[in-house]
Amino acid sequence: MPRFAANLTMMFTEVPFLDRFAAAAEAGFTAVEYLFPYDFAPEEIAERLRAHGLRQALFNLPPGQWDAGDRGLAALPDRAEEFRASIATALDYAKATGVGRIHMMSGLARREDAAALRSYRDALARLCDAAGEAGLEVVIEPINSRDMPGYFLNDFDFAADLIAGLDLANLKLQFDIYHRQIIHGDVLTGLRETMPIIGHVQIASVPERHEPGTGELDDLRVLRELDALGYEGFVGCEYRPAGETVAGLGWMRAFD
Ligand SMILES: O=C(O)C(=O)[C@@H](O)CO
Ligand SMILES: [Mg+2]
Repeated sequence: MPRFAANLTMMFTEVPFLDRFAAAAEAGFTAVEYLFPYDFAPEEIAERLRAHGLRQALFNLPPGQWDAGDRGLAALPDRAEEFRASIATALDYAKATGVGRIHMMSGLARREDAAALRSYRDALARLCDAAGEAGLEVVIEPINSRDMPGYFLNDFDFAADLIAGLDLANLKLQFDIYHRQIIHGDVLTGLRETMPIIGHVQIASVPERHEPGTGELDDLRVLRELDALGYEGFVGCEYRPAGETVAGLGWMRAFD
């Protein structure tokens, strides 16, 4: 049975962020993820996790100025200093929350830009080194260009090649089933081929990004295949509920 983590950026938005931990636990989740914890002190987040018996599955490094359009810093050579500072920030939150893996966003850049590629590879090597010392995995996630136009890491084959080429022991793939279906389709084959390098999985329906089982894919079949392949990590429920969050959790009963 998949180990589901509620994505608190997208789910339980009926209540303020810090109250979403309680809401997720009450709904039966034992783990959570979200995009960014940085509006709150590490201790505040840790306290919510402790109080509600939740595990932290994942969060992202600081992405730069999100509201100004930044979507990560790694592939931006002129933001290297900021990127280096973001590692220390993320590691502080990792220590406080006990998370086992952090997601590094690439930023907006062209893959054909040699300086961007060099910056991205250097950033990964630097981050994996620091994260490795802290006992953490680093994951990278291809994101579809419809949701995030101009995003550097926009292809699963490109990501798999980078991971193979860099050969860093704690570098893994974040396989978001929603993005995979939009970018390439062929989801089951993608899972089978990349299972040895997958560090985290996320799911949402395609194309609406709502509850699993409400879109064009047989998401329950995909989740059963993950089990059959021996995946033991978390599956982040990174979807926007079509209505009220708890009312939309019926799809999970297939895994009771
Ligand atoms: O958008 C997604 O998919 C994510 O997993 C985010 O963490 C990155 O934007
Ligand atoms: Mg995702």
